[in-house]
Amino acid sequence: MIVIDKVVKEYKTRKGNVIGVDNVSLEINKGEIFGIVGYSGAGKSSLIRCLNLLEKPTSGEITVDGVKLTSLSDRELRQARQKIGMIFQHFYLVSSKTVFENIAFALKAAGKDKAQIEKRVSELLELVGLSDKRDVYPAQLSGGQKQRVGIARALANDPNVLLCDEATSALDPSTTKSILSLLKKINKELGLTIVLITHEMDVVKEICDRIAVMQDGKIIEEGQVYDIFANPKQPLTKAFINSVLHFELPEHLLERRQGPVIKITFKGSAAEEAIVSDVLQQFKVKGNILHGKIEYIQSVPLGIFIMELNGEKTEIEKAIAYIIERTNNVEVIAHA
Ligand SMILES: Nc1ncnc2c1ncn2[C@@H]1O[C@H](COP(=O)(O)OP(=O)(O)OP(=O)(O)O)[C@@H](O)[C@H]1O
Repeated sequence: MIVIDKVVKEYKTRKGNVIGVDNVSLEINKGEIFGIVGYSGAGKSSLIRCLNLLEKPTSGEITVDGVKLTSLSDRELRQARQKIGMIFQHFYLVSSKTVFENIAFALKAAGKDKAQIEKRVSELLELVGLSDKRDVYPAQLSGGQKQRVGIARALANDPNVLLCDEATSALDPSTTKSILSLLKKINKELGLTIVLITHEMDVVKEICDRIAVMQDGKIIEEGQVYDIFANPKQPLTKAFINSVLHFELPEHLLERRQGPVIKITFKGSAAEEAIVSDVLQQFKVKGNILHGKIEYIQSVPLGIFIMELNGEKTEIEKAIAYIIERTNNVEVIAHA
């Protein structure tokens, strides 16, 4: 659906060249919600803006729905862009125009007549739940309602792809949730491919199928959201996951331990099995639970337990081997 092939985006500044995107290759499948995560300055905006050529890549190719955007003329690109909608953190609505006119603008630009515009705008307002706000001005809307207008405008010309540039970063948590469920609904009902960039792991946890983590212009890790949460590999990814799962233990708690401290991750149905109590029954070890909870990543359970094991060294080794066999996911976070 979207193929990003060795894309580099370099900015020329008075102080020299700055790399925004550093040789990124990525494939995004049709109908998926794909998240690009990273801290400020990682290159997320540069990359997402390359996808519809708002930023022209310095080198590399972008192909959307079989069309190589990087090879199109300006006129062809304008045409192709109608099939790639985009929404923004700060909405960018025209304040002197009503909700209707803001959405109609995208249709007028695509050459639709009055009757077509009237019909389409009504459908879109219905879809985003704003039929009663048709004739009001943006200043009279809440942030969430403004973003709904942004979404309606982005969908006006039936795009196949929706790009979301920090679309919920200016919204409070409950409004964020309602916008994310609207995005999920349009992804399901319209089969739209959604690419979003965010620095919020909560957003990713809520709606993304797959994610890529960016740092210094590069993709450092990529995979299914569940797998990334269950088994993050890079330190930055681990930090992102910890920021939402809150699994940091105070240092002093680890210092006072006598036995090894292990972190067990239970995936899917394993989260609901009594593995910890089985271990304590079968081996001569004592378990001191320091932390534990079950998170649900899009309804699939992910259990994380941190515990200290005390007992004979060989019994502890056998107990750990047993947990590895049952869960395949144990990390010793502090040695005895
Ligand atoms: N127009 C520009 N001119 C010069 N440098 C730029 C420009 N846009 C981005 N950069 C630089 O490219 C790098 C990546 O920036 P980018 O905005 O893509 O990151 P980001 O992850 O989206 O961060 P943020 O969320 O803060 O926007 C940064 O070093 C930034 O300073």
